[in-house]
Amino acid sequence: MTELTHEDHYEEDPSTGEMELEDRASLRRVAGLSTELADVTEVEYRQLRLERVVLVGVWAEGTAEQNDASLAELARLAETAGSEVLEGLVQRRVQPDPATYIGSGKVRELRDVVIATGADTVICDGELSPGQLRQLEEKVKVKVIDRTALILDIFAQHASSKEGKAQVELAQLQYLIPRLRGWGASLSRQGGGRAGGANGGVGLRGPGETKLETDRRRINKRVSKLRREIAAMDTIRETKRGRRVANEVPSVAIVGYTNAGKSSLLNALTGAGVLVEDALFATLDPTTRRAQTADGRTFTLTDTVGFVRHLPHQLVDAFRSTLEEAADADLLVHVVDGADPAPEEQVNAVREVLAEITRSRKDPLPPELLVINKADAADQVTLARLRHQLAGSVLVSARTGAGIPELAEVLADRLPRPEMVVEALVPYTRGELVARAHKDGEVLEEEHVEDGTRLLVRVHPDLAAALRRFETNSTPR
Ligand SMILES: Nc1nc2c(ncn2[C@@H]2O[C@H](COP(=O)(O)OP(=O)(O)OP(=O)(O)O)[C@@H](O)[C@H]2O)c(=O)[nH]1
Ligand SMILES: [Mg+2]
Repeated sequence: MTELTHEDHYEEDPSTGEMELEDRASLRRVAGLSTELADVTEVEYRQLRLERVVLVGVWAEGTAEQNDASLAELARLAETAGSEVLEGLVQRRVQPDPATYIGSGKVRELRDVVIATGADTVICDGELSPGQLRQLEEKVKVKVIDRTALILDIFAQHASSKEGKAQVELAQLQYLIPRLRGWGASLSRQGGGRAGGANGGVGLRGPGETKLETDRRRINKRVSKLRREIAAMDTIRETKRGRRVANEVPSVAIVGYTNAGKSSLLNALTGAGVLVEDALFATLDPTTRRAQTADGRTFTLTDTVGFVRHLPHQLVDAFRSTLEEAADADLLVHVVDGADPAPEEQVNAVREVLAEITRSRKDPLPPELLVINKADAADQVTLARLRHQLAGSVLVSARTGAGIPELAEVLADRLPRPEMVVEALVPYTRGELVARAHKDGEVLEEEHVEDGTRLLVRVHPDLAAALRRFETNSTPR
């Protein structure tokens, strides 16, 4: 029977510890309080402290169910960002309107809904061009944002480590830069004597042309600085990782769609108290825990940022180093929410993001172990279909613990094993070597004899070297 036991916290910086659930919820509430804006970058993002929102989608492809699911997910994202969803509208169109995303008739209807519900923000289910955002905003006369900005906003609210914050800010600035240009164009038209003057409505009361130039320069400077900082933090991570590799501790990365139950699974496997929340993107900072198999082999388990359909590419870029850490693991545990209406789409979305990360790398992705979670809540038909489609997957419930021992066994089995088998007689004065053999190797036989401990052990070369002088027999296998 294989059992994973929770050891100590591993390479945790206490200052980057995860925020308590309560703190985070309260953070969401107070987010609406806005102070004097110190920086143009804050203009865009403070205003995203959304309150009452109307959602709008364009149904250009896919089935009705898929489109409903997409809008339902947008609603969950909006709620995660702290807003109240009042209404959702979808327009069936061959493609989004190049000027206003939805067609002009629908824009009028949207305006009516906004007035009737008292909404202060419209969220579009896609990535809009700067021009679309501006024109739609002019017509509905409330703040309009897109899915990308919404996701960036959630990440900004959740990031707690220094690195996470820097990554999110970089992504936000990259999103902002082209939109700044959009404002610039609109402002110069206004400068050219068009009616309306400076009153372009919410979001258009941007800085003047000169200020815009300074802002752009300032933003570019900030982008370079963030890039440098992130690169430096990346080096630290590399060093840590290097240490782990040198110790030859196998690593497992838990990846999956947001809210699939990755953190719950980490907790179920190790007993760690990682934040679990019924919210999207509860986890932004990867957490690593040390765990052990029943036969005493140590490995690390890392919880990662969740993925989502259309994850903004700015975020993929900014989180690349974090995500690459997952790509460097010995094994990927891909968690799928079996209770979701369309788990296969989640699987595809996750694989797309993984593919995007690996495109620029020469190493292929580590082997993947699919884990279907929430077995307790999923319906039997879906589960039967999934098990059939996702061959080799393991079915668990992180909540009830069902299937966890079996998963632990599969994990232990799939972890890379030390490659040397050594037989040694270790004197009792060198007890630390026996301890190391248990911790880093796989003890096949152990016997206490008069002169010491006789070991038959599977170990990595460095430990094999340490055992060499006590060796009685050795074979590489
Ligand atoms: N019914 C049921 N709910 C579960 C199970 N595992 C997790 N959940 C719930 O699913 C929600 C999300 O769980 P998390 O562990 O935070 O999911 P995550 O994948 O880490 O999510 P993010 O970090 O936000 O991407 C929480 O409300 C959990 O209680 C399960 O096996 N069964
Ligand atoms: Mg999580």
